[in-house]
Amino acid sequence: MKLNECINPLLNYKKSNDHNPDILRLEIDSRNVEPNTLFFCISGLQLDGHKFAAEAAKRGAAAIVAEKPLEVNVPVIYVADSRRALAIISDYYYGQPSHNLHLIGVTGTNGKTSITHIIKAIQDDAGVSTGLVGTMGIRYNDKLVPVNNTTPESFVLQKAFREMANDDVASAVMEVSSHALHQGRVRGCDFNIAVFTNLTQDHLDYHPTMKDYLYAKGLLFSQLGNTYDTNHVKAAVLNQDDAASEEYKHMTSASVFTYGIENQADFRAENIEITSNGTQFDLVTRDGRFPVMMKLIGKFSVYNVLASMLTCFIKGISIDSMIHTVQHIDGIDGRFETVQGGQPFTVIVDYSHTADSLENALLTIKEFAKGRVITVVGCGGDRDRTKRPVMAKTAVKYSDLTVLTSDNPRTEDPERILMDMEAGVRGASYEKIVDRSEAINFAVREAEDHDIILIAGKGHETYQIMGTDKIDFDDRKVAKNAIKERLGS
Ligand SMILES: CC(=O)N[C@H]1[C@@H](OP(=O)(O)OP(=O)(O)OC[C@H]2O[C@@H](n3ccc(=O)[nH]c3=O)[C@H](O)[C@@H]2O)O[C@H](CO)[C@@H](O)[C@@H]1O[C@H](C)C(=O)N[C@@H](C)C(=O)N[C@H](CCC(=O)O)C(=O)O
Ligand SMILES: Nc1ncnc2c1ncn2[C@@H]1O[C@H](COP(=O)(O)OP(=O)(O)OP(=O)(O)O)[C@@H](O)[C@H]1O
Ligand SMILES: N[C@H](CCC[C@H](N)C(=O)O)C(=O)O
Ligand SMILES: [Mg+2]
Repeated sequence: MKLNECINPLLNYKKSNDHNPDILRLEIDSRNVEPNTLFFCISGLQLDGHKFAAEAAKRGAAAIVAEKPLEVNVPVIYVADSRRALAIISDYYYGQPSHNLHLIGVTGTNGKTSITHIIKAIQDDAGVSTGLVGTMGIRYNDKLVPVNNTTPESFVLQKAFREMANDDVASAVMEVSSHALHQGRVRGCDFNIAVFTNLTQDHLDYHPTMKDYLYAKGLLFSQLGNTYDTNHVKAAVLNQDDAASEEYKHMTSASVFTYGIENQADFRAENIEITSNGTQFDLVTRDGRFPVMMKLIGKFSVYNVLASMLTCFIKGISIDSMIHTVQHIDGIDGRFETVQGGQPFTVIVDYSHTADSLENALLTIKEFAKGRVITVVGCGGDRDRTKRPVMAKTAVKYSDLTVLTSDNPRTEDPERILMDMEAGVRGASYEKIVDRSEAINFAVREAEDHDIILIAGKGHETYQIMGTDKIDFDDRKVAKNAIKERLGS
């Protein structure tokens, strides 16, 4: 595409000269620039992308989009906000692919990955080929593209949508993080259904207050629009048990549907029974009462299933078909995943990296625990510091033995992170073992018959980030080896 064609949808810009080169790719990282790239200078939190304009030009960028004056020998398109321009151009460059997909966005503090996976399973079973974008990568048909962010930058996202649409994918379901909404990574996405899970404390390193965090998530509902046409439904699916939903009702002009357990809702769960093997409940809708039995465990899983079923119901999938799929879902990678090594106690790996998800995981375990509860938990570095003491407190509150350890320390000192955690449990009894592998081994050695060990925070992750190095690390493998050693086999 020619540069002038690329910038056509921008409307408000200034161009430094009238050169009109061919553009073959869009990029925001100078290190990835190749000839014929349109490079966008992003004013970031850590670095100023304008500083890399010269490097981008040297690597062959054909033109640059910038917010500040640049001295380079390629055309520059001056805009007020490069990320906004990136989103608008990406959508146009790839031929507005989200208009060709039934697009579902899921936002909320916890449950996004789980819900997107459940929706994909239900839709695929119902014959609606579904692509997935989220924490575990971009997946469609048999393709898997790894991602750095739960919600990728707009140019990565729109390219993925284009490839999905070209590959006969009918629907895409994606996790939409608050960072992405605030930075406009999903501007230009034509969402049909927006789903809200819940709002609890996280990311207060990025959003100044909980109110800011709430409003960032609200952007998903305000950008839904209100077109009504049977092939182009616009609907908001809200959790009636979370107060933030009241705010989101005011922010959207789309149709509103609700799910819940505590309050009356369009899809409601009653008579919930939780065991270590699964969960059963009655799904109550305007069309009647439907018993659901599933292998997914916990009240939080009931919320996730309700949200997923309601979303697919709006799309026209039958309740019987959905129940059939849900019954057969074995589990979601790293979410309440049990580690089986023939041991006389239970080991569960879960991606609870917020105080709320940790509390939910532990309350779920309490529903069926016959012995002691042992929790191994750490907190990520370069992330919200204020959640650290609360997570430690939550672990100690619900556990008979708590082992505080490291998660992904990133560029922070692991000892310092642990000090932040310990501030929440002064005077309480707990163990502190900085090395995560040692901490897991300790818990496994300590466990007695019928105890339950919860290894929280890293779930599906197969790495640990120390400084800027990513080393191989998988809680499930470490636990399995520890069990092997303990059993002497
Ligand atoms: C806080 C945040 O959202 N950070 C993301 C953001 O960084 P930023 O805008 O501050 O950019 P920066 O690092 O200051 O760099 C500025 C610009 O210089 C460019 N650059 C940099 C170096 C160089 O040599 N050349 C060059 O061109 C960069 O590519 C960038 O365009 O844009 C970067 C480029 O896409 C992302 O990699 C980065 O994600 C980092 C890894 C991150 O930690 N993000 C987390 C907080 C995040 O976004 N998480 C949410 C999920 C959270 C959840 O739901 O739990 C997510 O959606 O992933
Ligand atoms: N509906 C829910 N309510 C509260 N906690 C939940 C819910 N669903 C899952 N969890 C807990 O949160 C953890 C993370 O779940 P999941 O990965 O689905 O969330 P996410 O929103 O995708 O998280 P992330 O922001 O890291 O992408 C799970 O391991 C579980 O402990
Ligand atoms: N999406 C979350 C994941 C946190 C996972 C946890 N293991 C950590 O590294 O803190 C984040 O980027 O904050
Ligand atoms: Mg996720």
